[in-house]
Amino acid sequence: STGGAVATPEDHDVEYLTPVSIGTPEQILNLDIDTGSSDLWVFSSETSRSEVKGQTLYDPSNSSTAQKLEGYTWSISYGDGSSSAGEVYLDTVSIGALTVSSQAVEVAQKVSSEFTSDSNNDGLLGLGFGSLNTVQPNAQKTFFDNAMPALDSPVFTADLKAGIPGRYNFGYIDPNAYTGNITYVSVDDSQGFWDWTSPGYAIGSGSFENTTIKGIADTGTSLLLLPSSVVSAYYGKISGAKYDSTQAGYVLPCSPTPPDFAFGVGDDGAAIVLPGKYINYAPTGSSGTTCFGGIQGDSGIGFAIFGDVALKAAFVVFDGGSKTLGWASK
Ligand SMILES: COc1ccc(CN)cc1O
Repeated sequence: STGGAVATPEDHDVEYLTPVSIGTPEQILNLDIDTGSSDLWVFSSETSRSEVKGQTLYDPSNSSTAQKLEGYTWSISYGDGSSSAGEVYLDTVSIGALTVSSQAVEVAQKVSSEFTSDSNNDGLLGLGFGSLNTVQPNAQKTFFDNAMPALDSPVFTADLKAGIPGRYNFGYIDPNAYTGNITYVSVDDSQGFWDWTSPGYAIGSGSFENTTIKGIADTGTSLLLLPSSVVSAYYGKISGAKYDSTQAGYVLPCSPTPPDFAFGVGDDGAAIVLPGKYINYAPTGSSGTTCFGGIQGDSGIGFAIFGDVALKAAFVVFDGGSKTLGWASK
């Protein structure tokens, strides 16, 4: 089997939302597919009313295939401090033509303000490794883990794009979605993430800097978070760029377009190039002269995060069979 669906960007590509069908008859929710976590949770009929602002709600009582896991609960918090918690049902979940008949659907009873204010986001669908799932007393499998045995190939691919819809596909690699070769690298799943190591970077037309950058491929994080040495080297090339403590990040003049940023993949010289305009993440004020940087530091996290700013420059294969990541330009 195979499947897939569109991934539509929200403002500034802060996140990408994908229609997911849940229950019988189907209830379609727009979920944030997140390779950095492993819970499938949704806004629901059980979500505290004061914490719902426009989201579509999954109502298990309207699904003939919903089964409550009595006594099961979940509670999750994300790197940005947001959180949610609730109870657990099993139900049928589909992404395009791919269906999992008994998927754990975690219904939110509480969500933090970040989720309440994100009115188009109806929940998250985690595609990290199973060890990160928060369901108690027994952890539940991700949609990918449940689907994998039936997939033509044990993979899913992320083809996110700047400002326009891209796609998540399951079970196959679309040869028309990328250019050149796919370079595969090893993954360390010991922390539950798609954790890999880039050999270094280049700024604009500059020479390649060999420096080990270990980090995770995370569709659920907006920016590219890198070691401070790399970040200061990049912004050091841009007149007017500076660390702004009130914005808690580097800001830069939106014009002229900043230099491209490339990160290495594998030991044969392959690289993914971010066009400089991707680093103009969003204007910081109404004048539009200053932009918040799409590359920021990873201090305090313990690893780099290749979030949407990086991923949207690539076609990425998440290979659950070999536990490798494949990177290609497009
Ligand atoms: C809407 O806000 C969020 C979306 C996705 C994640 C997971 N990385 C955390 C959030 O706070």
